[in-house]
Amino acid sequence: MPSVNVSLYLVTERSFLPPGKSVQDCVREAIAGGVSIVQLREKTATGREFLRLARELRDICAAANVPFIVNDRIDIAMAVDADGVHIGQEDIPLKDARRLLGPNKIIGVTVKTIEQALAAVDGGADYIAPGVVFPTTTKDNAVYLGPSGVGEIIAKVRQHNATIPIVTIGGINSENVSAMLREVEQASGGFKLSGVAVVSAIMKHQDAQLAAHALKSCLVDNVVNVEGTLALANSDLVERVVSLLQRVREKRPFVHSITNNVVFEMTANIILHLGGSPIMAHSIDEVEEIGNSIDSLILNMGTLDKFRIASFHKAAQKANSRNVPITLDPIGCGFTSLRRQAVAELLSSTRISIIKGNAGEIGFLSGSMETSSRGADSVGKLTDPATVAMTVAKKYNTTVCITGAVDYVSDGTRVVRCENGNAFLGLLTGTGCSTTALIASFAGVAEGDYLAASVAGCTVMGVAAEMAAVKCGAGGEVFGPATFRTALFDAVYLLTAKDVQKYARVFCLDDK
Ligand SMILES: Nc1ncnc2c1ncn2[C@@H]1O[C@H](COP(=O)(O)OP(=O)(O)OP(=O)(O)O)[C@@H](O)[C@H]1O
Ligand SMILES: Cc1ncsc1CCO
Repeated sequence: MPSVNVSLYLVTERSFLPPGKSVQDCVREAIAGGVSIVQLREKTATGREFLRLARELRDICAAANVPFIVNDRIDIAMAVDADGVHIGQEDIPLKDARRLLGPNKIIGVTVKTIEQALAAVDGGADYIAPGVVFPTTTKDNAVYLGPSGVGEIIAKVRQHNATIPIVTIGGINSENVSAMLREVEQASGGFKLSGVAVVSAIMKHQDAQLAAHALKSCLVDNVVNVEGTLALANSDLVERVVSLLQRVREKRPFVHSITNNVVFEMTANIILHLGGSPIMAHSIDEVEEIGNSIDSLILNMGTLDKFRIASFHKAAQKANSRNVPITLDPIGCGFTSLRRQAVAELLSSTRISIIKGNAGEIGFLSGSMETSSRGADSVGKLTDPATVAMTVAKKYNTTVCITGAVDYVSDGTRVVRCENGNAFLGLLTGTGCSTTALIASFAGVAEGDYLAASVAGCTVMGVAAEMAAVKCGAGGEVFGPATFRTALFDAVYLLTAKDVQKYARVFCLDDK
């Protein structure tokens, strides 16, 4: 079982929700705000209600690549194929839970004493939760440990096991979290918690995304992600995105798209709204001439035919001769023989700066059998997208971006994980092509730093989507994918450096 990221752990409690708000919406927003793991806790629901809710939350979490845990009910966890369960000292014992769930599911255990903590570690728990740290309304009669009690447990556990994630719970909110984390670290002799679990601090908020984000920003430097990386956005990368955004708006890069018929208008507008200057043209009779003055070229294989392929080659030759960056969107490149042949020829005869595809497309280029394409859509899941991105980047000597609920960018040496986004993006055709258009606009001003350009494209799309999604729900103006699209394009236009600094979640995976 890979180490689980418990840095910001949401435990649900429906009674805290503001009137009219669903737990599903709250969880979606909380994930957009940076929650890294979600636990469904239901004390009053019938078995059937519990099951239905578990199934819905599992899907929401799976779409965002966030582990979904069920409190106490192993039967429900098994029925919905949750990522794991969380058990307390009065629930089914760890040994039995493990026997039922097998080795590949996450089991977390609440512990109140050092003895219970060590027993859980020895018994094979995937994380432990010493608590409660402060008095809380969700657990009326719980004895609270205080930061010093939690720190003592951490100290003993770390002598015994260096890596098991340790997360604490109980009355934590954005006001007390920073001081609590420091006190725990002091009391443990210098060991940091791996994360904090919260209930009301997110559930009771009208804007769960902002509540989660506020908590997450308090974790920076105070929480260790046991995978070895700090649980914080890489600030150098965020600043690079900010400076690329400013440069696009100052320099207005001229971006030539040879793209598909579905996204013509969308592509031109997203480039314009970001601050670039678009030209949409695919006739073989003019692409070379257009190439004299462009700053960036997009080759998008969406609606492919022999004429477009010929134009790709002519435009690419010109771009290569002027060192103009080319961004390739190899839509459905494994789907038909026309596409397979076209992508192979392009990659062997031209220098492509960036390849941006979904898991099906980049999986095909890597030779993976885990994914495939159904037309423009991706089917299946890559178990290790970071390594696939790196492999394809090395293979074609380029920068690769794999989009999905989480995006991965690699230049063959480094891998960056871009976490921003919203599930609405998956419901709107052409958002991948729009991300490509953003990336290409940034590439036009990036002076060769195509890793940063790709991270900027993914991050701008993701942050804009999160800002647009805030307008969903009661009193909002986003009702579905169509109104979301309008809000998304406005959000790209309105996006400020401050928004990027506040919301960007980009992580350099140094150990890759
Ligand atoms: N479930 C999701 N949650 C958050 N963001 C998402 C989700 N699905 C996609 N995205 C984002 O949406 C954008 C498009 O990614 P996607 O992988 O859907 O591209 P695509 O399949 O090439 O799209 P298309 O072919 O429709 O243009 C990316 O910026 C990605 O980060
Ligand atoms: C749906 C579709 N088919 C070819 S291109 C395209 C748009 C998204 O890539």
